[in-house]
Amino acid sequence: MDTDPFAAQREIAAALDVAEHFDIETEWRCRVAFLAEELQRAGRKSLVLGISGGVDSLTAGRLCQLVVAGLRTQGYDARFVAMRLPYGEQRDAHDAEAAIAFIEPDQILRVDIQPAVDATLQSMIDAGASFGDAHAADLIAGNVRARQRMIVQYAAANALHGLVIGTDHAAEAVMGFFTKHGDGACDLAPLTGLTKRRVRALAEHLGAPFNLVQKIPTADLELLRPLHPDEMALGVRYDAIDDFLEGRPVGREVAERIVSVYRNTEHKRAGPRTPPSRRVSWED
Ligand SMILES: Nc1ncnc2c1ncn2[C@@H]1O[C@H](COP(=O)(O)OP(=O)(O)OC[C@H]2O[C@@H]([n+]3cccc(C(=O)O)c3)[C@H](O)[C@@H]2O)[C@@H](O)[C@H]1O
Ligand SMILES: Nc1ncnc2c1ncn2[C@@H]1O[C@H](COP(=O)(O)OP(=O)(O)OP(=O)(O)O)[C@@H](O)[C@H]1O
Ligand SMILES: [Mg+2]
Repeated sequence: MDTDPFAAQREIAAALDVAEHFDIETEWRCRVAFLAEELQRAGRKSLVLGISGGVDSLTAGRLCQLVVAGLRTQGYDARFVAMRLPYGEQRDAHDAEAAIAFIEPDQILRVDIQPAVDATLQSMIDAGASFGDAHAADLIAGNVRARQRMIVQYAAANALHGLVIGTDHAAEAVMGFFTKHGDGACDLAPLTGLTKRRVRALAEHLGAPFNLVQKIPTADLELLRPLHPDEMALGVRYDAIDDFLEGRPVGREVAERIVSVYRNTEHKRAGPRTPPSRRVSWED
């Protein structure tokens, strides 16, 4: 328990790689260079990412397309594969289509995750598993949806000699607001260290449509609360999270909530915990 939540502000911002100063030109160039270098270093040929209609995948997706187009002009064969991964009918499908139109990906793969998710949950129910009340069951099913998207993206990366892109950034990371091994799983995370307003600034800089840049963020994983805004689920506004991470003044209550959630979700940002080391010297 942190007695002074403000004392942790700098430590957390540094741990999540949030830059003190933000220069948009430097930022997007550095992230494009990162993706290009990593793809070549891995010797892989494609970048794979689910496009939801939200600003995070809009931004990361456009960066990916710019990267592969640039690599091709240098003679490196690479392409970007945008995946549409609705669970049945997606309510804001028009935004996802508008995002795809803006990104202009080399390839679009559409996969309905509903049959696989429903079959998984039904098999568990048939096996005698129970998921609690309707709300608890809906949250668990939501994580299965996020993980099914991960499965499909990794299968595509296997098939297309690719790497899976993640859209996690500092404002989600600090709150542990992602599904462990679901949307949290990826090979490259180009938005790392960005606050939500900086992601939006990047999208705007890339020329994305205003309505998509300003779209209300939603994980949209719960069937009982379709398009439920992240800020309602988090209980904190992104502006406040961003202020905290950028070292600006925030209220004590907000700082206490962020620090406490950050501490409690440490396991989501780390690898699996392992037994204490029993390493012996191999030289004896
Ligand atoms: N102390 C600990 N040390 C090591 N592991 C620990 C642990 N506590 C739980 N765990 C493990 O972690 C699991 C809980 O983590 P997890 O399965 O992720 O589940 P959880 O964190 O409960 O739920 C995911 C949250 O992220 C939100 N989300 C998900 C996906 C996308 C977005 C978005 O912004 O788009 C948001 C979603 O709405 C929900 O609020 C536990 O079931 C357990 O397996
Ligand atoms: N319906 C979907 N189709 C394809 N990919 C999806 C879908 N829903 C979620 N994803 C993937 O999961 C990631 C995490 O979702 P998240 O909601 O955090 O990001 P976003 O939708 O891109 O932006 P925002 O957080 O502003 O809603 C997305 O960036 C995207 O890659
Ligand atoms: Mg979203």
